[in-house]
Amino acid sequence: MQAAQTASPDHWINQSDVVFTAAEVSAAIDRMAAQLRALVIDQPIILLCVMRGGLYLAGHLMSRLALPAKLDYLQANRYHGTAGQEIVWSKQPELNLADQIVVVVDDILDEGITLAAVVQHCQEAGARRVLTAVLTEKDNGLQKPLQADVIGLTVPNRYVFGCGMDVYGWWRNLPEIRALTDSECS
Ligand SMILES: O=P(O)(O)OC[C@H]1O[C@H](OP(=O)(O)OP(=O)(O)O)[C@H](O)[C@@H]1O
Ligand SMILES: Nc1nc2[nH]cnc2c(=O)[nH]1
Repeated sequence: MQAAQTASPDHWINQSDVVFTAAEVSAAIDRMAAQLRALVIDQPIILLCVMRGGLYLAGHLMSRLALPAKLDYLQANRYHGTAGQEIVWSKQPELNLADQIVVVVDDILDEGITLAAVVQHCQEAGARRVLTAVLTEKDNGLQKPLQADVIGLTVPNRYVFGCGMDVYGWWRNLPEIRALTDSECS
């Protein structure tokens, strides 16, 4: 295998296959918007995007929500050092979340560590209600610290990219979801 960091963007396309087409992703986002509207019923929300992966879903969801909404974002990443579950915050939300309905938007629920930390942050900031919406959940058989309220698509237990999710920084902009072949994941 080519060194991952220096591989060309096309390498990742050649070493992957489509798990959901652009049309399937778009239909899933339509369903997510309808589910969120039913959960919130015309109340104002703060849409809280978990950067960077949540950007694609947040952008596509926003136009479909037809709710009074403010937008904010945060960045909280898994620290893959010794601790394993530590989250490093590089950007906290700016809006006051106290007494608000917050809808946290992210691209993928894998082990659930990131989303659980973000939800806890919103609760500690005094949010009245915290809802979570993820474009994908990974079918990895793990016991997760939380379930998302709204899930777009279930992806296989492989490394996936596209629709906000990257592979070595590339292809967050892809309108379909692809998964790396097993030989590229080792
Ligand atoms: O469920 P978990 O196992 O916690 O993993 C899911 C998180 O991992 C990815 O973020 P990453 O830290 O790679 O940053 P990114 O959004 O910039 O891609 C993804 O966007 C989720 O936030
Ligand atoms: N891009 C990407 N990010 C992840 N974060 C946790 N799991 C994944 C994955 O499969 N793909």
